[in-house]
Amino acid sequence: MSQLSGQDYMKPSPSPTSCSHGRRPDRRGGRVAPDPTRDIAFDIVEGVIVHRRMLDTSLEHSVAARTAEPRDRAAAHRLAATVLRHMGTANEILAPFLKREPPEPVRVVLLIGVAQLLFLDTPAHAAVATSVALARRRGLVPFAGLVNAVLRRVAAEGAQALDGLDQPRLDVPPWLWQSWGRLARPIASTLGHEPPLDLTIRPGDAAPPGGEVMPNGSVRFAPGAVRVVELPGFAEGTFWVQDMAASLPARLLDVKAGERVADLCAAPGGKTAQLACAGAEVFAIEREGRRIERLRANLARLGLDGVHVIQADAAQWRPDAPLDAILLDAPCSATGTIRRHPDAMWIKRPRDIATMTQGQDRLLAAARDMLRPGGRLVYAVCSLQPEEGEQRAQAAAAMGLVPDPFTPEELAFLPQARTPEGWLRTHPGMLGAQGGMDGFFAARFRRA
Ligand SMILES: C[S@@+](CC[C@H](N)C(=O)[O-])C[C@H]1O[C@@H](n2cnc3c(N)ncnc32)[C@H](O)[C@@H]1O
Repeated sequence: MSQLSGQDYMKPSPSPTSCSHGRRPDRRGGRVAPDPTRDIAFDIVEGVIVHRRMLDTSLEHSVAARTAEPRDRAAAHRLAATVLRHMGTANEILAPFLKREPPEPVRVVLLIGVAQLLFLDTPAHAAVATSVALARRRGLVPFAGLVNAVLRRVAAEGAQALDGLDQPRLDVPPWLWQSWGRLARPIASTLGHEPPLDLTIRPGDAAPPGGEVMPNGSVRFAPGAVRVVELPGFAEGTFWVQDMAASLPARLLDVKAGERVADLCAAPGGKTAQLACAGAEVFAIEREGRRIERLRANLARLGLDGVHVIQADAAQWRPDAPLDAILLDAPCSATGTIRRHPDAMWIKRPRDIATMTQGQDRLLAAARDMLRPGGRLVYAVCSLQPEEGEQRAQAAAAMGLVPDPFTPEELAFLPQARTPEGWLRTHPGMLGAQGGMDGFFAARFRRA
């Protein structure tokens, strides 16, 4: 991996670092105790930043995760997500202690150490010792001393160094920050925290106790406060998990009982469920086989057996008669959900956005052709990127779809989300004191 020794990477310390509880690394290079949480976290973070794989895919690739207890997998997921949420800041903290760029796996170990020292409640001695052990298990024995020395310095000096850093700015890749314009700081200021859990309650059913009712009717629980499957009503299908912002596009389609409606990109089915609960005859179109399974299972739990679930490419599929209304929740960069999926920030590139917009335009044109004259379309994306939101609404109008702006009355519960054009734009800083919400864009049209 390198002809240099670990010491060649470390800047000399101005004074010997004292860390009274820091254990000396095991210099024998012998067996170290298993630690599935950190092994899996290493696989995830390496998968994201080295191989540019999404967090969930990296977790699937992790050999250590295959035999791990669910508790260890969950802890690893949380540790890896913490690294990814604070990665810019953690790299800035490490910079003064490193003379040269360490090999990527060593940086991953250091980042996991910094996350535990500065952003989780791990005692310093445990964060340092487990990181040194992780380096050894990963075949990085020559770097164990470097990991020990650097993390001991972070333990001693890191918290103070944090005070001087613009963390929101550091923790967002510059191209994304720029793309968000004046919303960049309000958005980025929320990204250091886990988001809350929102439930949509099936009409007529009681909400599980203990949640906060949000202005749109979603019921919110603090991060980590409850386990969804243990909440009363889960098995009976009285609610489903759906961020409050994600519940708005289907609501704004305003379907009536008996209308024929398509949900063109349906899985896992939160919006399909809303349309079906409103009494519409729903055609749920989904291209991916595995996601169809999930969609079916979710609808079955909610007792919504009347939905027509169809595996097809929505750009090709056509109904046998024109539709009254369509929800197009188009595939997108998903930058609106980076509170839940911080990996996306480090995987997406500007060119991915251009690829997505081409697919969005194909789906918009297909949706237009499926509607009866006067039929309604809500186009939505869980994206913060104007190319996928505002600019696609302009593209839809250029395709002959007639804008049908959301009225102030329809958005009276969240007036700040209504744009001057009458579109919906939410972002994680909105209702920030109550836990914020995902970033969504939605616009409504009619077929002429
Ligand atoms: C943003 S997610 C939809 C979320 C869903 N509407 C909900 O609320 O639960 C996009 C979905 O569209 C599916 N998809 C992507 N391209 C598609 C296409 N051309 N036709 C049908 N489904 C597609 C993806 O597999 C994915 O499940």
